[in-house]
Amino acid sequence: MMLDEDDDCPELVPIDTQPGPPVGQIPVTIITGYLGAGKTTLLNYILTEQHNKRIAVILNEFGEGSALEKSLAVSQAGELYEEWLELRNGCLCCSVKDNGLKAIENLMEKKGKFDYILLETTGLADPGAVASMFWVDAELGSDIYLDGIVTVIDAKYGLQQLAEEKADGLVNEAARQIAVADLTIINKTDLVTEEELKEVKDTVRSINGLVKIIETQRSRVDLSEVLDLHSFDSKDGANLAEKLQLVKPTRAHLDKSILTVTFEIAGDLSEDALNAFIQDLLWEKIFCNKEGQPMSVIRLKGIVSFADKGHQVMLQGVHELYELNETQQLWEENPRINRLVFIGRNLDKDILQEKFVSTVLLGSEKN
Ligand SMILES: Nc1nc2c(ncn2[C@@H]2O[C@H](COP(=O)(O)OP(=O)(O)OP(=O)(O)O)[C@@H](O)[C@H]2O)c(=O)[nH]1
Ligand SMILES: [Zn+2]
Repeated sequence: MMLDEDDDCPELVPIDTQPGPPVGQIPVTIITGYLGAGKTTLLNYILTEQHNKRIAVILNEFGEGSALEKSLAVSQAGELYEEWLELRNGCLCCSVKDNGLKAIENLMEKKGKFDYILLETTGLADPGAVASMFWVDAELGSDIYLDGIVTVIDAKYGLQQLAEEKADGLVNEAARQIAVADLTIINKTDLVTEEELKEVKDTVRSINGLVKIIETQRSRVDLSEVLDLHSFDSKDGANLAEKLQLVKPTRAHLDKSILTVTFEIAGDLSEDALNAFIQDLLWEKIFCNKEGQPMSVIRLKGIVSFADKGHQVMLQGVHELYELNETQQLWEENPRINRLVFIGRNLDKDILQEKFVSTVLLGSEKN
């Protein structure tokens, strides 16, 4: 895990080269989505479904209504603390005000009582920032791992929310939530026509060329589609390689600025040069598009080849953090093709690819 030193200066941790999902750690899935999209409905549904997991759910909720919200309590000093509610099926639930990290820390003291954590963010949260907190919080890092980011979208109001103009330089939160997602759930399909639904789908796809899209009413999903996605670990090395081949670059659609860019380059890369390239892109933000606007990456994925490694290496990035992990997948006789997918703002494929080839690829002019 690597981190921009400009932030709170947490310790830099060496890149983890263990293949496969973390052993003995508890998965966390972040449930995000714009105000009222159906996040709490999804969590309530998951809590009441039949499954063999003991799930701990952290709700970000202030509204009235759900009985689950009673777990939110205010101490005499006025600060909020959470109380865990144990449900009949063995699940745990609590409701919090902030980003939920504290609640997870408290929850970890109840280790053994649950085996999965679902965290709802507020509708306006930047899930990328929440996700990256798990990577930096060393204390939590050994106990939990981020399994995936699920974004719930309102089929009826989603397009309107995506079209909301933000002040200069700010990204529309709804678009950012889609950009960072591993899975999107287009909910409230009962409220729209086929054509309206298709437009929402096309728009989601135009922002994120990688994401899986499912449609629901009342957030009723097959649990296996939401849990254990392994979006960030290298267990899925082979799957990711296949998936990346299918990614189509997208064209700016509603939110004019966020889109997906992808390219394939055959050959081996210099590991140092790749780190420098990613850091220039994510931290220094020195790359600009043809209009001179700085490129800003929200999500990054890739499979890359290093000359001295027989295994494929997976690249994962969210926000300003990224990881390179060796997968269990050998290149063997497969041609060594680096595949990269960038989701973000002001991205220009030609400029990115040119820079990548001239600085990161071994055997090109500079190397
Ligand atoms: N018609 C319709 N209404 C739905 C559906 N799913 C959820 N709702 C309603 O939409 C409202 C908002 O749902 P929530 O689950 O609270 O949404 P949320 O994303 O948690 O909302 P916030 O936490 O306030 O951002 C509730 O009144 C739900 O009953 C659906 O598929 N169709
Ligand atoms: Zn909610």
